Amino acid sequence: MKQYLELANKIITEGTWVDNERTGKRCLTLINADLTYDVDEGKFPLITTRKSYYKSAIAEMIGYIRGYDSAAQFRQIGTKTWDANANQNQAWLSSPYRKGEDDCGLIYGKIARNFPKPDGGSVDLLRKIYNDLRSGIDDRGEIYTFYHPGAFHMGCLRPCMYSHHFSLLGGKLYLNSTQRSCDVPLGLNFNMVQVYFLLAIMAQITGHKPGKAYHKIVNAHIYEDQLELMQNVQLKREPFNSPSLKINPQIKTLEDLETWVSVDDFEVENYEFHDPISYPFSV
Ligand SMILES: Nc1nc(=O)c2c([nH]1)NC[C@@H]1CN(c3ccc(C(=O)N[C@@H](CCC(=O)O)C(=O)O)cc3)CN21
Ligand SMILES: O=c1ccn([C@H]2C[C@H](O)[C@@H](COP(=O)(O)O)O2)c(=O)[nH]1
Repeated sequence: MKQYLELANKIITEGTWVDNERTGKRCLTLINADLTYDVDEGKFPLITTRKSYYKSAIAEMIGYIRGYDSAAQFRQIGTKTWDANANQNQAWLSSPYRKGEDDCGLIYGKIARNFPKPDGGSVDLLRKIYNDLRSGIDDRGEIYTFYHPGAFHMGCLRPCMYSHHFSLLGGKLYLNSTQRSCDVPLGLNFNMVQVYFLLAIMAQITGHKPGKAYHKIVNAHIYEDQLELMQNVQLKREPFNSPSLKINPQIKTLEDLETWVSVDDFEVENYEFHDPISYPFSV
């Protein structure tokens, strides 16, 4: 939590204004940030200086695990976060690859669960990692990547948090997640939850204790229309202690995650937070 506030503060004090062509807005931008989450200590990195909708963030990650490609599927499991990118992004609306209302195209898990091989066929990256980790194998390449530049024109948005690299060491499971572009007021609020969740749930279904999760961000930014709220509202508030995330212990396999699991299998305990803040969203 403190790390989040320090990053937001650093962007404001040291950031550089950059014009962004895709959104038509300016962003106060900083290159390089490293956040660490103590999954081993159960410290859930949920923002407390405003109300955070962690279930929506978890739903998004469940959709990436399942390989969803439609905003309707994401809505059905509890998040509206893909509505705007699927249905309001001009470049995507005029793409011949868009299959109609709510289609997101080749995004995130849709590509990674069926990653095309240059010599034909495809690989299910998550299944391979899951099978390895369950057998105690870390081949130094347990990487769930969504990054396929050859498919960018077939999806509504390039992946932002695009790589999750798992490692086994001393009986514990670790995660290094990498993000190329980060909307600190809106997206990061979700991404911190997602990195923690992904390590905690993968540890649970592969039978390992979780260690730390390391989150690398390259381009961290605040959009011009979010700056006032961040600077004069959110950063003026005192954070509360981190809550904890309770995960249904009945979730035991990848198949469970792919089939019956819902956001109701996840609850936070001891979550104290300040009033919600509605940050503007840029499509
Ligand atoms: N400009 C931009 N920022 C993002 O963070 C972002 C994108 N685009 N496009 C793809 C996804 C979609 N994400 C989103 C989209 C919306 C919210 C959002 O509106 N959050 C609100 C309310 C959430 C709710 O009620 O469930 C919030 O206050 O956090 C957050 C992340 C993250 N990503
Ligand atoms: O998980 C996510 C997804 C998206 N974002 C933000 C980062 C940027 O503000 C936009 C994506 O725009 P690009 O032009 O493709 O970089 O969405 C995020 O923070 N987290």
